[in-house]
Amino acid sequence: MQEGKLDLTISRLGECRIPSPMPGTHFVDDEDHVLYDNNLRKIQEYLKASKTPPFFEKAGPRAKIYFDPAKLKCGIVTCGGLCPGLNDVIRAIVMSLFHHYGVQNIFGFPYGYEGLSCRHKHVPVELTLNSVARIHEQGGTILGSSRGPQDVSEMVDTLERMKIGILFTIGGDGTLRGGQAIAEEAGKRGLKIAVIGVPKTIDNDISYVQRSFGFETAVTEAGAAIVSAHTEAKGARNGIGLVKLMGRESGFIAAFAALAYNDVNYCLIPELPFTLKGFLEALEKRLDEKGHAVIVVGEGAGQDLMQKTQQLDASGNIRFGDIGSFLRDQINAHFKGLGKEINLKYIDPSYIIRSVPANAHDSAFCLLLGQNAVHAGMAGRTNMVVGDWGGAFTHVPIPMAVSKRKKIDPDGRLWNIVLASTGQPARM
Ligand SMILES: Nc1ncnc2c1ncn2[C@@H]1O[C@H](COP(=O)(O)OP(=O)(O)O)[C@@H](O)[C@H]1O
Ligand SMILES: O=P(O)(O)OC[C@H]1O[C@](O)(COP(=O)(O)O)[C@@H](O)[C@@H]1O
Repeated sequence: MQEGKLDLTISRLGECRIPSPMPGTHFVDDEDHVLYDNNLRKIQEYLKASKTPPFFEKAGPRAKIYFDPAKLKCGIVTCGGLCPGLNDVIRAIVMSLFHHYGVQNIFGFPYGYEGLSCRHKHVPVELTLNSVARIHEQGGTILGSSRGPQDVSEMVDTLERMKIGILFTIGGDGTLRGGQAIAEEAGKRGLKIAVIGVPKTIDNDISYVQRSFGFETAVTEAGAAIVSAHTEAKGARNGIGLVKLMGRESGFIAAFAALAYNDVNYCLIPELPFTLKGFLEALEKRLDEKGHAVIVVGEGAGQDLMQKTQQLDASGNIRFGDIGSFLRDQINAHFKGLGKEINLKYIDPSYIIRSVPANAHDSAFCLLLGQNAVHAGMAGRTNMVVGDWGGAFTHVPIPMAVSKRKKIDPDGRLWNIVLASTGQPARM
């Protein structure tokens, strides 16, 4: 996307046709846009230079649709790590395709992109109003998920063979990259296949998407571990509660959990390196003053302090060293060396925070994400993910969403609020 130019870079599959409008549907005007850089000074700079500030296209139903609902076949796939709300999104897509557009042929591909590859011999499942009616009550995904690369050409062969018109890919940055590869291969073959992403990740690390579904539920679930760590820390002389939370390269879960559950004194995130010496000194000081401490550490934090594992998971993501048990051992050894008795309790809620069903707010969010994904696909958009930006749902081109990982800015407002509310020193 070129800055300063109203260029949505969302390829349209072809000419739209006018559908019979559905009762009660509010159509979005194609000229309705959402600014993606809403910094007032920057906007003024654009306007002074007689340039248009960069926009996202607003999501929502269009007055013209591209696909004929009577002939359309759709596919849904869920990939990567589990995340609260996956079933809500599947349900929302099926319900919206049927109720808003009358689409009846909807298939779920089992176990992520494996389900699209002929070599795994997974059989696509037909998704009906009945089969999805109550799935939002369960965590996980009824379709199953997987990591690991699949041959893009083989995946497109399957879509072509099954005559799928819209593929909904529910996943994180890896899934979006896969979706982009599928959209590009389909485009090269001249196939009319739309690929629409729905942003799933508890890490909340997708660029140009303010909030991914499942993140809020994961933060809420992390609360039980923090409350328990605090209780344990307060219940012992020189008590320390140490909680490790998921968050591979972005510390949003740790930071928001620290803000939501006010008992955290140290929040360690991947974005902000710290020294063991600085951290242990700060901890020592806190124990002297208060007699207890609660530490939350994001799984990707402090990796430079440990030996690199060199291991990758099936999708090529680095397997991190276990910062939780590393810190536990270092803290115990440090205070033992000082001859000071401490009482450290280490809690790793691990998969518990992501395998639960979505909370009410995430559930409602999933419903709207799913519906907007359907509207985008029906209108013929492709190679895009539904975003959430400035209080509006948007269309974000996948290349833009995966251009960089969204991280906490250590000099930004969020991190400064975390520092202020935990009392943690800015640098350790
Ligand atoms: N460039 C790519 N082309 C094709 N498939 C990809 C690409 N990048 C990732 N994938 C696939 O997307 C799936 C999900 O990716 P992963 O990183 O595990 O999860 P997430 O989508 O949650 O980030 C995996 O099967 C992975 O192999
Ligand atoms: O054990 P797994 O399935 O590889 O998952 C671990 C990772 O999954 C996450 O929950 C996020 O996964 P995604 O990137 O797939 O959304 C990370 O926080 C964590 O590092």
